[in-house]
Amino acid sequence: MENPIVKVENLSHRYTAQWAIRDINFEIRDKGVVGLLGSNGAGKSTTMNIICGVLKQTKGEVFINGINLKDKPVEAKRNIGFMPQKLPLHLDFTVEEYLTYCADLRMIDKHKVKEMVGAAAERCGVAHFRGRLLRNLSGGYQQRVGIAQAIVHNPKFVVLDEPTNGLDPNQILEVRNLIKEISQDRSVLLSTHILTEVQATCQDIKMIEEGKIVFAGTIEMFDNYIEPNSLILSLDTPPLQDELMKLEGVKSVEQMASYKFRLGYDGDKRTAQKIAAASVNNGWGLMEMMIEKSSLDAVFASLSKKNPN
Ligand SMILES: Nc1ncnc2c1ncn2[C@@H]1O[C@H](COP(=O)(O)OP(=O)(O)OP(=O)(O)O)[C@@H](O)[C@H]1O
Repeated sequence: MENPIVKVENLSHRYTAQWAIRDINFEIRDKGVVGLLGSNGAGKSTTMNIICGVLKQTKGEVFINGINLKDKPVEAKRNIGFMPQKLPLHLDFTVEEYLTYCADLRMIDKHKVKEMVGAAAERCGVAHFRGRLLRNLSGGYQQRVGIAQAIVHNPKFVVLDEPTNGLDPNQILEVRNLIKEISQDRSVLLSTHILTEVQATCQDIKMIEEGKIVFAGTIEMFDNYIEPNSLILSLDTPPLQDELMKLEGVKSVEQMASYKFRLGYDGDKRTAQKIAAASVNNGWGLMEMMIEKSSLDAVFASLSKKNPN
């Protein structure tokens, strides 16, 4: 079987006596966007910095495309692109000068620099600004240049730290689309605090709390992490509230409008089915029944409180 693009084994790091991250294990597949979530101080930056080869871990291993980052850092880093939260832009460079400078740092073959800079600029939608000084670009376009420098050497794995920070809503949409676009043929690890961003961009999620992984799975699994236990019921000719309360498995009834109720129930699917059947059999005129799912914020809050030890 092919190597996963990233494999992290028992990764641990301490800056002082306290462990910042402890025994982290995960793999990242070769395409798509993975969201890295966690509260402030959870260990996201520490993990990302180690995976990008910016910080050397206290213990454990990181393999990038099967190459041990600690043993062969130069070779491993050819596969990695990184856009830190604070963009490392030289504002007095033009877009082309800056990307060329980054291509040199990435040790791209001299004959290929122009072509690869052109391709990255084109892909990130900044080619028409190639002669413009970075300081004269809007925040959204500076962010695009930040992404272009991360992919200039065509790495298989890109790490983006809070890529939409400080952008306006239109710029956010554009950058999200760009991230999705570049993840078509590479893997992107995206750190963010914004859960709508995760929902809009990521297929997979890793969540860290107190230096440990508390969740690793698909966005659907994250979304369904909390079993629903309430539903909204709209009835054309509703019975008295007491009648609804008597239904098997129903724990609470809240009237939201003359025809609309929120029913707390035991979470059993069969209870929901029985509520639907009772509404039909009793002629209550069932118009709508909708299971209420927990929001991503509620899932995040619940996982944050989970004891990772
Ligand atoms: N250079 C450092 N020296 C000492 N402790 C540090 C250092 N950097 C981070 N830490 C500690 O390590 C832990 C993990 O921090 P880290 O920055 O990785 O978290 P984070 O999830 O990225 O947080 P944030 O979302 O606030 O950026 C925290 O307890 C933090 O205080």
